Amino acid sequence: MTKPIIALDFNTFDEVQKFLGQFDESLYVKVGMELYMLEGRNVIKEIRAMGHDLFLDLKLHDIPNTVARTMAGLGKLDVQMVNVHARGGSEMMRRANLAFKEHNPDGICIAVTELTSTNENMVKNELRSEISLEESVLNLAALTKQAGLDGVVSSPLESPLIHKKIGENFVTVTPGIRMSENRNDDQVRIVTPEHARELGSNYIVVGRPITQSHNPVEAYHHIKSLWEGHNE
Ligand SMILES: O=c1ccn([C@@H]2O[C@H](COP(=O)(O)O)[C@@H](O)[C@H]2O)c(=O)[nH]1
Repeated sequence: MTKPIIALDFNTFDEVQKFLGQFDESLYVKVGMELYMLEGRNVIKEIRAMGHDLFLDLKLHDIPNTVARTMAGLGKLDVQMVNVHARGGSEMMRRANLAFKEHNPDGICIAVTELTSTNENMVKNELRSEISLEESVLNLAALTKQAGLDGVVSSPLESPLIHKKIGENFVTVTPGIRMSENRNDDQVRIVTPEHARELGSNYIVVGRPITQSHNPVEAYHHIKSLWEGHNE
């Protein structure tokens, strides 16, 4: 069972150090655009030097050449996972994956399908999609697979369909994790940790329910035990 990935959505490395300093075990953490843009590559090196596994969640989305060259640079960072937006298209994804793996052959490269903050109404009326949200997730997941990537970011709600249609070994990395006592915040397609396990997600990503908790270590262990099925 993979560890829950903790989203380190902080502004400064100081805050990250204070947060991680509360734990006496190695974690799987996620650095997103907020921390990376404000603190840069050094924060990645520091967190890796502390012994934590790292998902660098920059959701790259640009023309193929720009993304491939950026991915080559990210490949030189010793991280476990990176991602792009599937809407960048198959050529962008194919080149991103190859460029990353040239430097980091064991790393996982995935693509974001529909964000977990997206709902059916947005897909239909804002993005003017002719297909449903679920069909769009599946379409983007199929494109991601064809481009040679390892898996996708989706809501856990879509994990069963992705595994059934695309393949059991195709990885689903799933944010949008909330327990009944948590606020939804800006998340829409939410699921509890135990439901995510039942739905077959390979990884869960959890931010505010842990980082904003009055006791982050306790919150992490509670979520981890629900995810691993120890509380039943
Ligand atoms: O579809 C997506 C893709 C990425 N995320 C990221 O996951 C975390 C979730 O944080 P919470 O505080 O648990 O909501 C955050 O870093 C997002 O950028 C996502 O939520 N949905």
